[in-house]
Amino acid sequence: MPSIFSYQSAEVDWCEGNFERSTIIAEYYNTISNVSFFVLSPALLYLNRQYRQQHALPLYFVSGLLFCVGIFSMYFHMTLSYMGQLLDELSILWTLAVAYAFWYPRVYFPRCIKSRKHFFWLSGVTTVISTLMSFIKPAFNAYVLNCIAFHLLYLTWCELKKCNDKRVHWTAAAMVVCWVLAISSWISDKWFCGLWQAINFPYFHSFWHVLIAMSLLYCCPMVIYFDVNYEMPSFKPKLGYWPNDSWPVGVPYIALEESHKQC
Ligand SMILES: CCCCCCCC/C=C\CCCCCCCC(=O)N[C@@H](CO)[C@H](O)/C=C/CCCCCCCCCCCCC
Ligand SMILES: [Ca+2]
Ligand SMILES: [Zn+2]
Repeated sequence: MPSIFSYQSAEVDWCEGNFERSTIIAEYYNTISNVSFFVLSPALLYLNRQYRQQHALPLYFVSGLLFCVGIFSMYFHMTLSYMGQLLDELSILWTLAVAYAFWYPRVYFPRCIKSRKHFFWLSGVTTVISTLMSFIKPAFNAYVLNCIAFHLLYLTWCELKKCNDKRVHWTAAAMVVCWVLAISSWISDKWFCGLWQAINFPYFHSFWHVLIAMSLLYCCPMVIYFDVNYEMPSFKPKLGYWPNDSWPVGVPYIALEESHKQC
C-alpha cells in the first residue's frame, strides 16, 4: 500500500502528462504556474500598504496564507501525492475562512451573531468541521470550494448596488472576467482532457493558476475598499491603479484619504 506521501498517490491527476519534462516534477507547467501566488502575495502587501499600516492583521494573514496556497499547490503538482492534495485543498479552505472572518461585512452577519468576535468563532467552528469532513472524499472538495466563488459574486453584486464609484465597478468587472476564464480553464482541464490531449495542448490547469491569482488581485482590493467603508469611518478609500493611475488597465490598490465616505 503506497504511503500518503508517495508520488501519484492522490485521488486526482490533471490533464498535463506526468514526468514529461522532469524526472522529479510530475506536472511541470502545473507546478511552475503557482509562481503567480508568490507574486500575488507580496503585491497585495506592498500596494495596499496604507491599509496594512492601519489594519495589519487581515492583510498579513490573508497574504501569508495565499503564499502557503502557492507552496502546497506546487508540492501537490510536483508529487501528485495524497498529502499534497489534502494540503492544497485545506490551505484554500483556511485562507477563505480567515478572509471571511476578517472581511465579511457585519451587515450580512446572521441575526444570532452580535459581534465580529462571535463571527470569528462561527467561522472557526465551521472550518474545523469542514476540515474533518474533507477527508471523506477529497476529490469532491475542490467542487465545494469552487462554489464559494458564487457567494463572493453575490456579495459583490449586493455591494455594487450601493456604490457609484466607477473604478470599483470596473475592478469588479475585471475580477469577474478573470474568474470566468479561470473556472472555464479548470472545468476544461477536468472534463475535456481527452480533447486537449488529442490536440496536444493539456495545459489548461496551469492557466487556471494564473487566472485565479489575477482575479484575486482584483478581488482583494475591492474587499478592502468595502472593509474601509464599513469599519474605518475616519477614512475614505480611494481605488488607484499601479503602475499609472490614469491608465485604464493596471493593478488596483487602496489608498486611504481622511475625509467623509462616498459609498
Ligand atoms: C469577504 C470574503 C473575502 C474573500 C477573499 C478571497 C480569498 C481567497 C482565498 C483563497 C483562494 C485561493 C484559490 C487558489 C487555488 C490554487 C490551488 C489550486 O489550483 N488547487 C486546485 C488543485 O491544484 C484545486 O483543484 C482547486 C480547488 C478550487 C479552489 C476554489 C477557490 C475559490 C476561490 C474564490 C476566488 C474568488 C475570486 C473571485 C470570485 C468572483
Ligand atoms: Ca497529469
Ligand atoms: Zn492546481
